Amino acid sequence: MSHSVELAGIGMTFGTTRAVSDVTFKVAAGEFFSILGPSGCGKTTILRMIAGFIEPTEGRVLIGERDMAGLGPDQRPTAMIFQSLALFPLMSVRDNIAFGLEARGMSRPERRAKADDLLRLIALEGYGDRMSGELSGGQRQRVAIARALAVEPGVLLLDEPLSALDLKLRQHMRAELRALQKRTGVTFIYITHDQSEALAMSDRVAVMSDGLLQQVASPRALYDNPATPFVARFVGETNAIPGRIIQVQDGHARIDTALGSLTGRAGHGAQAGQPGTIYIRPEALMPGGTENTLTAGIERVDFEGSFALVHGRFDGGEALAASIPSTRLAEAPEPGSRASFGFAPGHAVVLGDG
Ligand SMILES: Nc1ncnc2c1ncn2[C@@H]1O[C@H](COP(=O)(O)OP(=O)(O)OP(=O)(O)O)[C@@H](O)[C@H]1O
Repeated sequence: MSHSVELAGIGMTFGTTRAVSDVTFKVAAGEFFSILGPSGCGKTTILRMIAGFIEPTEGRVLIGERDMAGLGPDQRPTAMIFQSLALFPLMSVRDNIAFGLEARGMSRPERRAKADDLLRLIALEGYGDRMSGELSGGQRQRVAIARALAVEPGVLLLDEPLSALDLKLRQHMRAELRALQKRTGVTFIYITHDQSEALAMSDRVAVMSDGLLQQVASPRALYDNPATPFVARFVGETNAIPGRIIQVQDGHARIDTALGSLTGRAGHGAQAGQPGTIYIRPEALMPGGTENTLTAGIERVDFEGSFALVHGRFDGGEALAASIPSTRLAEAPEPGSRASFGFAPGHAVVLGDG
């Protein structure tokens, strides 16, 4: 059975380091929930407080509506998977998966049957007798997950489990993990500093910075409607052009910038007369364009396969990043040239700087 996880105003101070401050959110039972943020923002500390390895200095952790205060990791319905896996290389895959079951008093045939069920679940049927040291990185990762699931946790806590894998395998494992989570219905809380990983897999994402919660939202909402300047810059690439907001009307905001007056959707804190910034996604900038036109000096065009990334500087000095689909590569400007780009107001957002 999967459980909900609620953090109510939790904080953690190590000596003089304030690692986490006043974090509140609720993860629904059966949800794939990610915590995203740069290194040192407090992600691992939150996971360790949920698992019971450390007690918060303030606030409460509730799992399945039950207050976990004073309960150690063994008394909580959670299992944790770490960045560096600790599979036993000279033990068979099946024994690795069944490792935690003996301590729970399960007989040998029961353990074997359970491990075989889990092997089917992770699509490694027939691999039970292999030594785990003979598996590929992605296969080992799946075995580690099966081992964690064997003890039937209500909540699985995953600490950057894909970070040691190469890009192709990481992308493949995203889909695998997502499918596995849906099949089992177990609540997953997944921490990562890789925003594309969080966006691709999660039902919802919590974005953290410096121990503070910035926003909790679906991947799409984070991308389209960032609640803070930090989220606008950290989630996805963006072009950020500062200025003064001059008008907010009908859901749109006009902002005066060093590059002229630009219009985008009015986002959080957009108020006429206040300093603000317009954020435009690279894919929203198109060569040419009639409304919202910006001119830039082109420095580099990086061909990435399905698209090309154009780098340069706007006339005001801000960095330009525009992605041009490969089908329109002929329109990409030449390095060293000057080029104009336009964007639709609906594809940019204006936030207050406060
Ligand atoms: N046991 C500890 N003692 C003292 N300070 C700690 C301890 N654990 C974490 N910190 C500090 O708390 C802050 C948050 O650390 P945490 O490991 O939670 O960050 P993170 O977001 O998981 O980073 P990373 O992605 O690098 O793992 C950091 O400043 C870290 O140095």
